[in-house]
Amino acid sequence: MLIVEKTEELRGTVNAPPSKSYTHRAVICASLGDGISKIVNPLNSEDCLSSVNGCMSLGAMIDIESDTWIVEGNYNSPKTPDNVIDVKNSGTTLRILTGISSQIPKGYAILTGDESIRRRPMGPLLDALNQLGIEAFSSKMNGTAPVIVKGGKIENNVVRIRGDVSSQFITSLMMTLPFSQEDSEIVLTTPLKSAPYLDITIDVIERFGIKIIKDDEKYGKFLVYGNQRYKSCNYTVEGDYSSASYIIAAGVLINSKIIIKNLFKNSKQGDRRIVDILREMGADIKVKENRIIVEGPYHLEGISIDVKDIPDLVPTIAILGCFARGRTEIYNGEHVRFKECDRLHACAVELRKMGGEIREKPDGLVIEGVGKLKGTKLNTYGDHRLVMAFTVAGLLAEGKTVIEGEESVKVSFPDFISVMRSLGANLVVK
Ligand SMILES: O=C(O)C1=C[C@@H](OP(=O)(O)O)[C@@H](O)[C@H](O)C1
Ligand SMILES: C=C(OP(=O)(O)O)C(=O)O
Repeated sequence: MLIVEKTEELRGTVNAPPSKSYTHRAVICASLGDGISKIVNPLNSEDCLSSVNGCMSLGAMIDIESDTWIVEGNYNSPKTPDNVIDVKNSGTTLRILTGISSQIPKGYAILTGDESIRRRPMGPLLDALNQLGIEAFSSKMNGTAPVIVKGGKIENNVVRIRGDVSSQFITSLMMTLPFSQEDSEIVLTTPLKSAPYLDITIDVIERFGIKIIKDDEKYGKFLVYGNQRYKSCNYTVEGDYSSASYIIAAGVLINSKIIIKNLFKNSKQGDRRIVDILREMGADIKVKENRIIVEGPYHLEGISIDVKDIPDLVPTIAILGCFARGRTEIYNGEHVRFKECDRLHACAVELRKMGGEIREKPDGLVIEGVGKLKGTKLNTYGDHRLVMAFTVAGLLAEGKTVIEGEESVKVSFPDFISVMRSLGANLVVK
């Protein structure tokens, strides 16, 4: 367990950890590539290593060195895995590799993961693959993993899929359809959530030689050219705004001077919005070309926040709301319930234990700023983002906060505790 105590000051310069979303995509594209790729500054976290393992099962050779991964691709010919692919806790790996597995030459690929992953939705992606003539189904016939995918040729060239459950389904189709002989169209039947992640997908696959056209600005339709080949490429991963959001939030609420390096002003990451959200709440965060400077504390004002495109920021925003003056409203976040756990419910239940005033709505949270929280024991439901967000709450709370399940930070930010301690946070692992 992690013991968090009130912290009066945070100071120092740190590197943002490498982006999880970019690392997944870069290693998967490199694994399909036609030669050797180098991934520089990859995120060595458990989720990204799930993608590494899955890609190796599909025939890539990957040499893991601490700050570079050397990948020899399978030359656009994924092989039939020898064993089931265990993605552990990684939704991104499960979704993308389910699509890619349809391109094995014979037999079946079976993908599964931990208890949380086996509850997360897969139905719309399985249905989309079925529309393309691919046999793909849930072993329990309930739209969740384990999923079984038969290698086969893509036969149709229009696929219709809802956009409001997970953008990762669309990413998976975007990365799989280049294998089709024909050009394909992906048509969304409901408005897209988490749209910036598709821009990240397009950004990375283009670097590996794959072309996709966004047919309209509203993300309603995508054209994927057929008969394309992934090329090898050397790729450097930028820093992660979602992971940095915990450091930024702590810096804004506590007396601080923190410089976070390797975060780029023009990043395509949707979670870059944390800076604008905080500015709107009253904090003056400095954004340079490749780093962010936070000098707290600030008095924050509650605001209304549409989280349609930024689901991973919800736990961070929930904490900020508790310390802001007035009401903070989070809306358009139905999809936040389909993550490692139901994050809307978990934030409401756990922050109430600290004295927070939070009401759960079907699509979000209404948080009345109480200005202070009290330390207590918190459950994190095996969810890395809850550990990190609750740590920020604990740094401000009166008395000791005991966070259970802190080991889940290895999923996305393995050095979280040491980075926070290097800034002066009072954290002890027991
Ligand atoms: O594609 C990605 O890298 C991700 C997409 C988002 O999921 P959804 O598209 O399911 O909202 C996000 O929550 C997840 O952490 C990473
Ligand atoms: C939801 C997340 O990731 P994934 O979907 O890859 O499990 C996350 O990192 O918050």
